[in-house]
Amino acid sequence: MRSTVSVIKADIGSLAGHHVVHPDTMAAANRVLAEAKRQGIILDYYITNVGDDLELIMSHTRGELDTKVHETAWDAFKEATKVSKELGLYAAGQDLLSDSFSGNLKGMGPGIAELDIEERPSEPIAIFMADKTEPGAFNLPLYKMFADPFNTAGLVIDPTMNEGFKFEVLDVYEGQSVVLNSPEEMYSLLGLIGTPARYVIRRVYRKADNMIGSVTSIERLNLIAGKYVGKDDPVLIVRLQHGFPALGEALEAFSFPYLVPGWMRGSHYGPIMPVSQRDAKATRFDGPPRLIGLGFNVKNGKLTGPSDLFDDPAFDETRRMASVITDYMRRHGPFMPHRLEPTEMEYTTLPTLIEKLKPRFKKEEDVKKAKPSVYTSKDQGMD
Ligand SMILES: O=C(COP(=O)(O)O)[C@@H](O)[C@H](O)[C@H](O)COP(=O)(O)O
Ligand SMILES: [Mg+2]
Ligand SMILES: [Mg+2]
Ligand SMILES: [Mg+2]
Repeated sequence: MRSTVSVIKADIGSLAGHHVVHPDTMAAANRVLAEAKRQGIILDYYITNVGDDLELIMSHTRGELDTKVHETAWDAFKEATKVSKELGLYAAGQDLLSDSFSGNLKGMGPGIAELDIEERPSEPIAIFMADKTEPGAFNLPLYKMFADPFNTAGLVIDPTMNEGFKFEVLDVYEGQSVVLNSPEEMYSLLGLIGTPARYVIRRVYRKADNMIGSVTSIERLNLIAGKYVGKDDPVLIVRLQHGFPALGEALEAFSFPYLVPGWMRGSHYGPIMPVSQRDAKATRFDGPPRLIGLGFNVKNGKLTGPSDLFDDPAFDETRRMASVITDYMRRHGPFMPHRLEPTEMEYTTLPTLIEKLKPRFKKEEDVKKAKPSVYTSKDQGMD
C-alpha cells in the first residue's frame, strides 16, 4: 500500500516566551485534525511539540504537497493561533508568514517533511524534531546514519546497505540540488554538507533499489521573509530497519552533542541536546537547542506509537556533555565562535545597529591628521 507521512510544523505562539507550546493551542489543532480524520482526508495523526514548535504528524494516502492535507495543517495552525492570541501567548502566529492559504504550504512559513512510500510489511520510522536550530543541523547525523560505518554497522554487514546511499543536497540560497553517491563521493559530499547553513541534505535514497530512506524539512524562514522571524526549527523522518539504519543506528547518530547554529536569538552555536518529550522546552539561554525523537510503525496508512526515543538513561551522558559544552560556549558571551558568523547574522537585527555606527567611523589617515600627537611616543609619556 502506498502511504504518506506528513510532518508539518509551525511556531504559532508559546507560553512565557519562546519556551513551550500551550496545551490549549494543541487542543485547538487536535479538533481540526480529528475532523479531517473523520472526513477521511487523513487516516491518522499525532500532535506534539518541541519547545515553542507545534508539530502535526499526519498519515494519509494523498501523496506529497496535497492541497487538502496542507489546508488541514493550515487550518489547525490558524485555530491554534486564535487560541494563542486569546491567551496572549508570546509571538502568536509567528511562523505563519502569509494570510491566506493557496494550494500548499510551501513558502508560507511552516516546516514540511513528507515521506511518500510503498509500505513494507512492517514499516518502522523515527521522526526527529528540533527547536532553536535549522534544517542543516540534521546533516551531521544523516551522514553518520547513512554513510559512516563507525556509526552504522549495517553499512559493513547488511548486503542491501553495503552498496551505499544517495544523498540529495539542496543549496538553499540558489534553490538548486545535487545528488551525490556514498561511499564513492563521500569526500565531495562532506565538502558541501560541512556548510550546513547553505547545503542541506533533503533526501537520502538506498542505492540498491532507489527506496527513499529519509526526508528533511528545508524551509529557511529568514530566506523566505528576508529578515529574522524566529529559527527554522527542523524536522526529519527516517525509515528504519531491514536495509535502512536500525533504530539504534539512527539514535546512535545523536549520541554526540555536536554544535548547531540557533539557540538564543537564532544567533549562537550550541550543543544539540536530545531529550524526552517531558523535557522538550527551551530554557537556558533559550535552549540549549532541543531534539526529540518519536518512533512509530506505519500500517495501512495508520500510525502505531509513538515511543519517546530519547526518554532513556542511555542518553544521560549525552545530555550531561551537552550541559558541559553549554557552560563552555556561554563563557564566550557575545564573541564568535559562540555567536554566529556575519553572513548568518545578516538576517538578525544586529546589522541595523552596526549601520548606526557607520557615520562615526573615520578613515585611518584622517584620524592621524586630526590628532597626530596621539601617535608620538612623547605624548604617550614614553620619552
Ligand atoms: O531563537 C529564538 C526564537 O526562535 P523560535 O521562535 O524558536 O524559532 C529566541 O531565542 C528569541 O529570538 C529570543 O527569545 C528573543 O525573542 P524576542 O524577544 O525578540 O521575541
Ligand atoms: Mg518562537
Ligand atoms: Mg522554535
Ligand atoms: Mg522557529
